[in-house]
Amino acid sequence: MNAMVSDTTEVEPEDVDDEALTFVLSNESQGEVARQITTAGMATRLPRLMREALALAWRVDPRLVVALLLCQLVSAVCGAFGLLATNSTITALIASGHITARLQQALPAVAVLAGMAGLRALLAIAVSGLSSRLQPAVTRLAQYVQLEAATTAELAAYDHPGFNDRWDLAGQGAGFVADMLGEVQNTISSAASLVAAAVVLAVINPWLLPLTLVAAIPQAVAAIRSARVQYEAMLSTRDQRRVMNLLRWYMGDQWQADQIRSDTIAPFLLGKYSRAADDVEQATNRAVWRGARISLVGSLASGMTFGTVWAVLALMLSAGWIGVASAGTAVFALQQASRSLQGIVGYGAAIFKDGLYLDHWSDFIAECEAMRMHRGTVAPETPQVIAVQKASFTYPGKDEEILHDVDLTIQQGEIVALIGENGSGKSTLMRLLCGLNLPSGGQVTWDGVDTRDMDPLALWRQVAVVPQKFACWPLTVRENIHLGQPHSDGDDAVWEAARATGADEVVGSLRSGLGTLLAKEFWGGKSLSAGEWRRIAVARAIYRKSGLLVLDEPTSDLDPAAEHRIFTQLRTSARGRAVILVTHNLANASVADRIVCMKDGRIAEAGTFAELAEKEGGVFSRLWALQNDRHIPGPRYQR
Ligand SMILES: Nc1ncnc2c1ncn2[C@@H]1O[C@H](COP(=O)(O)OP(=O)(O)OP(=O)(O)O)[C@@H](O)[C@H]1O
Repeated sequence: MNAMVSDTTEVEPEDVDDEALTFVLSNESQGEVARQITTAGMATRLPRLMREALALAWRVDPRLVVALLLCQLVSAVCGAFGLLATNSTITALIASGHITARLQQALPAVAVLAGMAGLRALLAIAVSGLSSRLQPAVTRLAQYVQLEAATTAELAAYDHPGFNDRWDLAGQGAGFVADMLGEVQNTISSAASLVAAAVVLAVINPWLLPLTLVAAIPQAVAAIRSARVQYEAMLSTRDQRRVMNLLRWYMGDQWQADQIRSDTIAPFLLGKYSRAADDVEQATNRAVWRGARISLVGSLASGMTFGTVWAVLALMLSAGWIGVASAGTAVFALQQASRSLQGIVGYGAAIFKDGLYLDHWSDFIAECEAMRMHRGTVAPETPQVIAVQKASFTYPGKDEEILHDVDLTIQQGEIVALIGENGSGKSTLMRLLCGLNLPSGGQVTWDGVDTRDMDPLALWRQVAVVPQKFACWPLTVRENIHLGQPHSDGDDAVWEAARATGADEVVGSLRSGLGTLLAKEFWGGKSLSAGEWRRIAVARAIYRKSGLLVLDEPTSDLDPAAEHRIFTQLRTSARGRAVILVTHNLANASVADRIVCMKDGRIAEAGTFAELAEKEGGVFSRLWALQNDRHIPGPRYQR
């Protein structure tokens, strides 16, 4: 056996006490929400949730909401008239006299009964049609509001712990809005129907109404307890379900697909997935059994309480407190009241459950709202001087300051290279220069104006950035370069930018030239290699008529020819703008007029390439020496 190869016998991964994935959701404790699932808690939360769902629907189309509510109201009134007509029908039918005469007498009431039933059926169709129009529109609005809230928040919002998780949950919440609206509408319909039955019961005998309400209590309590059990199970398995989602995403994504195979990591990941799924399954099963037991007890108790109401009704009839016709009508009214109460409790519990998701949505919107960009209104021109003065920066939710007292000035037409070890703060400083983040202390100014006082969109129109991880939009090549902001000279400027980076060679080989869709193959597009994408991304920055061009490792995926082309073009690109080049390839920094070296969030030194390379004990000279510590090897392989 080769002595250099260590023992590779596979063992089971140890169950060490490492950190586990945890998901930071909102500030509000989810346990606190679960505790609110009590009858009193529901009584206060339910109206608020219903108001929120209706408010969203109102924003979509107030006329539709009014029409829906009117339909429910008219339907309830029809129900009440129907019940009263039942009373008249029974009275006519049990009166003394010949059956034909009695039938004739009952005819008008029967006609009212049939008319009301027909009208209610028509109204139900209208309600269903109106809801079908309203529900998708409400989902669309909720999703739009979420997208708008996220894109108009400060970039720093994304650095808040758990932001992405809350984004996901808010998306799920937006998906539940339509369901909730349906449930709200059914609750209102049940409530209207209950009111109609209650009015009739109160007319027959005032005691019947409170009795019916009391009879519904066991069922209501059981429904609330069951909702609580389900929600607690959902909470207790929340992290496991998120782990499952995450693993599903990682295992299905093309980016990792090759490594899943070459690293033979699939069994390990599948094991993690199965363990999380087992936990979820066990907790869900326990909740299902507990829920079933609660429902069974609730149904038994409810059977007994409603049985008591029927017994009271029979007693009233035998004691002569109510007539036969009224007793018959009361039977119908009681059935309607009981169905309506069941509806209110059932739909109310569903609103409560879906409302927990809607809360994720509204919390997220509120969080973004609190982080909305409230800056000034100054629209900058192409800057002559960009200055960083005593700037410091701390990421939200973190204690550690990342940048400390940074001072830096960049002139128009100047190329400044930012270099430094990993984590020294180069990308963070770059984001402050662009106004993507605002400094926690000190200031960044463009021609003397603080970036805090500028209109952010106007500022970013003056900025072109190629970040390390740039976006590969599923758009055509042309759109990927002009980003939906084409210049008036059409494709000429697009081609010019493409030529500056070698993207023109990529476009030349594509089936529809600039019009080729750059999306993954399974979306019907053309997949590009990493380096080909990089050429497009740099071309898009050169295309922008910006006063500040920022290139963060712009050539990391490029072959030497493409890299050479970009760097020889950079001086031309720098005309009339300031250029920041963030790079670890120190040879490329030679293109810069000035090199700024960062260390531990501070500017350690600055100067020309020659000055820094020769500086004894300097950061740059040390890194430069390390980067050049390679020799072209002679033959090494010996038999
Ligand atoms: N979104 C973030 N939230 C919290 N901390 C962050 C975030 N982004 C970066 N950091 C931290 O800030 C420090 C500086 O990161 P930055 O990306 O600016 O370094 P860099 O010099 O560009 O590194 P590299 O050369 O590796 O790209 C790092 O310690 C990093 O952990």
